[in-house]
Amino acid sequence: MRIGILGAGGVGATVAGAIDKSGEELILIARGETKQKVLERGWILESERLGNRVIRPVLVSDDPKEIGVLDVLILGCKSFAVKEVCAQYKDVVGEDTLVIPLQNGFVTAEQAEEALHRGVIAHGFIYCLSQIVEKGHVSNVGTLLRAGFGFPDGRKNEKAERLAKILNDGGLPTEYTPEVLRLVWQKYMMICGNSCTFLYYDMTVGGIMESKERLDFLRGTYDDLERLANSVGVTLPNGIKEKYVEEFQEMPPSAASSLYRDLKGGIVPNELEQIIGSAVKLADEKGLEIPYVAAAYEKTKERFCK
Ligand SMILES: NC(=O)C1=CN([C@@H]2O[C@H](COP(=O)(O)OP(=O)(O)OC[C@H]3O[C@@H](n4cnc5c(N)ncnc54)[C@H](OP(=O)(O)O)[C@@H]3O)[C@@H](O)[C@H]2O)C=CC1
Ligand SMILES: CC(C)(CO)C(=O)C(=O)O
Repeated sequence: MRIGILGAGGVGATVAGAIDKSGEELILIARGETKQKVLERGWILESERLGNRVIRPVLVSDDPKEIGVLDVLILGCKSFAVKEVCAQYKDVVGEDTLVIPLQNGFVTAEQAEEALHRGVIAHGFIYCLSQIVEKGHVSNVGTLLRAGFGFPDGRKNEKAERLAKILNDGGLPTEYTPEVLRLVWQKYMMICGNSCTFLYYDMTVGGIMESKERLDFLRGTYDDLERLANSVGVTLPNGIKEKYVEEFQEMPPSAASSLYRDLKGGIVPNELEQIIGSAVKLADEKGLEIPYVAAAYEKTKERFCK
């Protein structure tokens, strides 16, 4: 299959590390300095789980004409870029191209659908800890590594089945599942709830754990987000909130989410709107109160976005 990955960053390189072993035709959509670096010395991935490797895509390009129509397009850019990249690379998506967004949050599949108007758009997610060391060079650390994608209507798609097998065989445990929306929302509840709590108190895990009130705030964000998931017809598993509170407390004291780190570091653009703003907007549309998430959103804008 002609598999395109858009974005040579943390997620893109991690997925590429698993595809690399398959011998499938891997195409990297990258631009500017990143494109240049990968062309010169390959796409470098250091990974405990996937191995250290220099990936050599058959093509590295930012020209839709040169890329041509792909069988699969994996979106590995940040969520704020999804609309723009889909418009930019529309022509690499044909009627049957399988498009898989892997961003955090619940908004990007819909955004890809709106921007592309074609292709077969799945919902997707990934758990990993990966970051750019320098352009074209990514480090993936730890053992957290799993992904999933699928269609909530449970339709069969041959390319999706093949891709899941390729990724599994390549060392990235991947589910192709009709339960994908539940899994996307489950991850979203954790990442959004944790981010809201770090941002509201301007503290990492250690500080939050010092006080019952702060841990109760975390629980409050999970309650908000579970009700929001319910409002779009998604039911989260029993006991998931307490499991996430326990996992939160097992993290190292200095740990936080990438959104908190980005806002703290003054990085613009960042994923605040896609990760927290999107919940506030959806709650508004549904006439739902999500007081903890809304308070965190307001405080974050006041504290970090002035
Ligand atoms: N990193 C992680 O471990 C995890 C991240 N996520 C989520 O996955 C998403 C991606 O995050 P992450 O991989 O960290 O992001 P990175 O910033 O590491 O990578 C994004 C990549 O997209 C590229 N890109 C953006 N726009 C374009 C374009 N128009 N053409 C070509 N390339 C483009 C960037 O290239 P350039 O350098 O040229 O800007 C960059 O290489 C986010 O939603 C994040 O929340 C989810 C789970 C884990
Ligand atoms: C949950 C985690 C750390 C890993 O997937 C993540 O998605 C992030 O920080 O962006």
